[in-house]
Amino acid sequence: MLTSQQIADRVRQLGTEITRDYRGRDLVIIGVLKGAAAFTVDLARAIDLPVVMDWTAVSTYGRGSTAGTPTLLKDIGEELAGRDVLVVEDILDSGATLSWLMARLRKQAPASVNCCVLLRKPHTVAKPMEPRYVGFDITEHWVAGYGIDYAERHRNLSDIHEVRLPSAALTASA
Ligand SMILES: O=P(O)(O)OC[C@H]1O[C@H](OP(=O)(O)OP(=O)(O)O)[C@H](O)[C@@H]1O
Ligand code: HPA
Repeated sequence: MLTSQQIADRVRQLGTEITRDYRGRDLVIIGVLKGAAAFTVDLARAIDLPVVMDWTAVSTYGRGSTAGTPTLLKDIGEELAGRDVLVVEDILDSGATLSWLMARLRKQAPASVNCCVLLRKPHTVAKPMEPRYVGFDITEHWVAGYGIDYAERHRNLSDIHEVRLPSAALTASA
């Protein structure tokens, strides 16, 4: 669906935009594990600023393709009060994960909290979320690769692929 070259080109553009927007600010980038690991590292290298990187781990889908309640598996270590925070996510699907995480981070009173998502499914977003940066808008189909999984597999693929879900899983995620 998206080749590694297309992804790399878009990541470079996003890095240039973020560099321009955050010059002179105290930027903390928070990558959301596991799905955003590859994207966060590539994006950070495309940003020409002395950023601080931190990580959180949140699980909403477990091993399947049906959303549950977001669960915090690993918290950040940085203090965010008064700083500019950019959450980096692989995919915005229902919006459950990002809306939950952003609300949690805002409690630390950062100067600003924005997010950068590589993929957005505009037709499935249930929570009103306006990411400041979006790599690609895609259809509602399940995707995997470039850090993104199907049942914990395929994160190591360089390209992003559409996954044909078994019909039971399709029904469950519809
Ligand atoms: O917009 P939503 O419907 O909340 O879906 C997006 C979230 O789902 C996936 O995470 P998952 O829970 O599968 O954990 P993972 O990052 O470890 O794969 C993905 O990485 C996002 O964090
Ligand atoms: O399409 C997807 N692929 C992998 N993980 C996901 N989490 C929400 N949507 C997706």
